[in-house]
Amino acid sequence: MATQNKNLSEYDKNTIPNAKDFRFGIVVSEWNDTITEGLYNGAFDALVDCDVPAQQIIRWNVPGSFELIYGAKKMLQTQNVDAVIVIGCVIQGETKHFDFVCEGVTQGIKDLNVQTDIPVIFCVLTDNNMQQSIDRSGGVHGNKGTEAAIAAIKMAYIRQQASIAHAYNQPLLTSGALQIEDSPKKIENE
Ligand SMILES: Nc1c(NC[C@H](O)[C@H](O)[C@H](O)CO)[nH]c(=O)[nH]c1=O
Ligand SMILES: CC(=O)[C@@H](O)COP(=O)(O)O
Repeated sequence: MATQNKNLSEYDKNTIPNAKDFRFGIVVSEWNDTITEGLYNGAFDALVDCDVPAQQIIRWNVPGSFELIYGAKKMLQTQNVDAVIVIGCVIQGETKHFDFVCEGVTQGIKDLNVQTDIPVIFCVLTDNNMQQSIDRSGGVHGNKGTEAAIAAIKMAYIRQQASIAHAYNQPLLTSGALQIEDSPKKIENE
């Protein structure tokens, strides 16, 4: 099991870019809300711990994980954000509905990452039972919301640096940093 080798809440602030100027959207599913609230708290707390001002974090709720796709799309279209995190918890029931919801959300969020310029981070638990969800939203395996927040910061930084590199015709270092000495100011969202 992948999480046996990695606690989802662990991160090294020395490896995380400066996030104080970034704005984040978080779209939260209301299905299994005891779990999704725990995931949201993990994400929010991690962003603030990485110096993102609380007023730069926008939260929207949607009914279920399938609606995360539309909610994220409208967040991208209407809000000035540098990354979006979608938070959901899908738990296997008696029927194949689980399979279709999980596949649909996965493909929908993938499509948004392909079709738009803003990174959308996939913080959707797809578990066999509630205990697995508890374990991954602040339990023994940590909090996937924390992991998603760190991923959102890193992807927002890559987007920012790629935009600057494009503007200055400069290659990016593997770390995502520019190769020019005086890193130019952040390119405002086009
Ligand atoms: N069973 C779960 C759902 N089902 C609801 C769908 O996500 C969707 O809201 C509905 O089909 C209407 O479009 N959603 C979850 O997030 N988690 C579940 O376990
Ligand atoms: C993912 C779902 O929608 C599922 O939990 C609903 O439960 P069931 O398959 O028993 O209808």
